Amino acid sequence: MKEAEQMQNLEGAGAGRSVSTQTGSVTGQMPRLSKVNLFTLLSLWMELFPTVEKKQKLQVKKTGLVVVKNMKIVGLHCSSEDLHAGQIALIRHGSKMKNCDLYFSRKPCSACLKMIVNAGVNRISYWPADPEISLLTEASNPLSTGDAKLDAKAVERLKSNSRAHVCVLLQPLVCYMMQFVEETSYKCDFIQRIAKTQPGFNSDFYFECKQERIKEYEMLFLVSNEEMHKQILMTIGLENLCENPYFSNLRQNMKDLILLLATVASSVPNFKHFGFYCSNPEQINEIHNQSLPQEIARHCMVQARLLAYRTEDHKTGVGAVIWAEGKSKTCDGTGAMYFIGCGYNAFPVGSEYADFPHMDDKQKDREIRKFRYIVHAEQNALTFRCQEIKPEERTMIFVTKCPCDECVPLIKGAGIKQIYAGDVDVGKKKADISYMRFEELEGVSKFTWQQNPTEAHILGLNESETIENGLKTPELVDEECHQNKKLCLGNH
Ligand SMILES: O=c1ccn([C@H]2C[C@H](O)[C@@H](COP(=O)(O)OP(=O)(O)OP(=O)(O)O)O2)c(=O)[nH]1
Repeated sequence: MKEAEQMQNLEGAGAGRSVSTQTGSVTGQMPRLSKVNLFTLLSLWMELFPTVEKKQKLQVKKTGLVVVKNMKIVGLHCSSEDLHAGQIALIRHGSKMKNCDLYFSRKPCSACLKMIVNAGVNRISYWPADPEISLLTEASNPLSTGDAKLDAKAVERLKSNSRAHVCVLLQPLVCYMMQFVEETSYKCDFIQRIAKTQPGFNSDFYFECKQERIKEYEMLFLVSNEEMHKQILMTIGLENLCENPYFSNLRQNMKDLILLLATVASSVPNFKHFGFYCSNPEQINEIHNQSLPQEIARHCMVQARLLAYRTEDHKTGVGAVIWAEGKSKTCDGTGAMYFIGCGYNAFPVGSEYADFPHMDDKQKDREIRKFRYIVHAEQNALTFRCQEIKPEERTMIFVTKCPCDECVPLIKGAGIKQIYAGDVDVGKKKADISYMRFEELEGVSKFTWQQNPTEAHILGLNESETIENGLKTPELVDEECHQNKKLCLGNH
């Protein structure tokens, strides 16, 4: 089969939902990220997982991997110093990988592929740039031994003799998707919290940060020289994609996804003293030691933000991801952390678009409001988790908005120890949904996006202007953020 044909549309296979919710343009709803693109983006993002390990060997590129079973994510991995992503997946999932779909941020090497194929996986999709055993590094090394090319050949041989479908799955973004992601990323709670609490903050910071990310990710995930890219595609068996219009389409799809990733990544930025901190000053010292490094917390929150673009709620997209930290370091590039589950807010599995009401609480008739039907992001993450939550381990949930009163007891009851979240809705009581219990919640550590309270203290913020978590004039901030947080298309 031609590789160009392999960039098929898989949405129908996985979404279990009517088409109208996919496109946005048909019904005027917000656009939605396809599952294939979500998995691909998460694999790229896993390649960027902040690791404390020493650099990888030059020729072997760090690789991100998403393991999917029945269209549900069951593993998020990245290479470690000693092991490739595919090897790690094999160690962690073993024969449970049978019939799984794997999404790699680079074409895996033969050492990984032979084991994965042997485990009976269903499909292996990879990002079509420089493979795991770098051809780019080899091309620029005059002393090269030709091993990368040899490996690429072996991979092709394994591919053609295997039952698994080894292919490139990239889909063009649906209409308005990029605009929507740009708008909602800038207006998301995290950026708006900074904008409203930092007198000197202007949008330039956000856009500069985004430009930097785009450059950085293009360097990493795109082969800048088109001829070189074509050569790589030829070597890895994608010669059918080297002709136009396939080649230019492929590069455009890749650029769009990189731009989307950079945009979402910039929405949880490394800005001054902002991060996920404990709101209760009495607990700061006690809890501080147990909190995650900020860059890891930000990384997981970006995963949750990506998931939110799969929402089925017309207005408010929410994403949640659960990670645990084991007692000792695992073989994964994520250190002791391992993936438990993830989700986004959506109507019950298997329902069709018109089965349930979609209205919000502005609708007078309470019977046709969405709230009694939509399953929350945290609820889906808990329901479809692939690992048990162990009471002796530190399990944490990352949610793009404050967990509501329905979800708070579920999170606590499930044995989750830490919540990383936005707090824009905290203390709000709406007609059908309330956010009162989060503040009162005890026995679970809460880390919300704010300026480091210790730094705020050192910087000498006026006491009368601060609340306990170090934020200024909360009423104004909350109201404006509330206005901005909606995932609606606005004037598109
Ligand atoms: O912990 C939570 C809380 C809410 N949601 C989802 C459920 C629902 O799909 C949406 C509700 O969001 P919100 O409270 O913002 O209500 P809204 O009616 O969408 O917006 P508004 O703030 O204008 O009332 O968010 C979650 O997934 N997890």
